[in-house]
Amino acid sequence: MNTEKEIVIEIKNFNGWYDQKQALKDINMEIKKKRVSAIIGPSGCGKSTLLRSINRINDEIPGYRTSGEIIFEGKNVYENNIDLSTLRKKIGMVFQKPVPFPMSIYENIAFGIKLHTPRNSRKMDEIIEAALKRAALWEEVKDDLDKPASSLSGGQQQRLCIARAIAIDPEIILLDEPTSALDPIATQKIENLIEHLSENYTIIIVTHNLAQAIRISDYMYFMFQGELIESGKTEDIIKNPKEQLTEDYLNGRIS
Ligand SMILES: Nc1ncnc2c1ncn2[C@@H]1O[C@H](COP(=O)(O)OP(=O)(O)OP(=O)(O)O)[C@@H](O)[C@H]1O
Repeated sequence: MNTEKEIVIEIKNFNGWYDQKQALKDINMEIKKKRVSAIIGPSGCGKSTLLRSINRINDEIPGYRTSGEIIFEGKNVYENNIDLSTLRKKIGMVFQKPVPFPMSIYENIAFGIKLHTPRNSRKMDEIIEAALKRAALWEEVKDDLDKPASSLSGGQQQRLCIARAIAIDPEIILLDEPTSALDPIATQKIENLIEHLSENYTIIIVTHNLAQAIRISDYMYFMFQGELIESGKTEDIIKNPKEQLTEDYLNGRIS
C-alpha cells in the first residue's frame, strides 16, 4: 500500500469559539488525499466543530468565530473572497441523521446537480445512475426512482445522502457520525461503502465509535477538550500510542 499520500487539507493554528467558549484550541493537522481520516475523542471534545469548520458550515451558527487557517487548494478557506457555494461543492457533507428532501429519490439527487452544475442537465440520468451506483444503492432503487425518498429505510436514506453528495463531484466528503442513527447491518453497509469511496474521494469522518474508526480509517486524529492530542496512521496509534491520554481513550478509561 502506498502510504506517502498527497496532503489535501492543511489545518494551521486553528481555533474556534462559540461566543466566549473556546471549542477548538490551536489545531494543526494534515489530511491525506484519497484516504479515510477519522476524528475521534470523547463527547464534547470538538470533533464536529472541527469537521464543520472545514467547509465553513459552522459559520451558520450565530456567535461562532475562528482564527488560524484551513488550507485547501493552496488557499485559506477563511479568506474573504472564498465562494462558499464552490467550497461546499468541492467539500461535500453528510450528516448524522439522513435528511433526504421531501421529493422523489431521483429528484433528491437531481436537485443538488441543478443547483451546482446546471449545464449538465442533459446528462442528468447518467449522473444520477453513476452516483447511486457509487453509493451502492442503485440495485435497490433503480425501479423506484420516482418513489418518495422517505419510503427508503434509514440506511438507504443515508446512502441516498451520500449519493447526493457524490453527484456534484466533490473532492472531499465530510461525514459527521453517519451511522449513529443506523442498525448494525445498515452500519456495515455504510462502512463498506466508505472504504470503497476512498478510492475516489478523500473521506473525513467524525465518529464516537472507536471500533468503527479502527475498522475503516487509514489515519486517526484523537481530540480531547478542544485540542488535537495525537494523530497518525491508525495502525500505529492503536499499537503504539505516544500520549497517555490517547492510551487512556483507547483502553476505555476516558469516554
Ligand atoms: N451551537 C453551539 N453553541 C455553543 N456551544 C457549542 C455549540 N455546539 C457545540 N458547542 C460546544 O463546543 C464544544 C465542542 O462540541 P462538538 O459538538 O464539536 O463536540 P463533539 O466532540 O463533536 O461532541 P459529540 O461527540 O458529543 O457530538 C462542546 O463543549 C459543546 O458544548
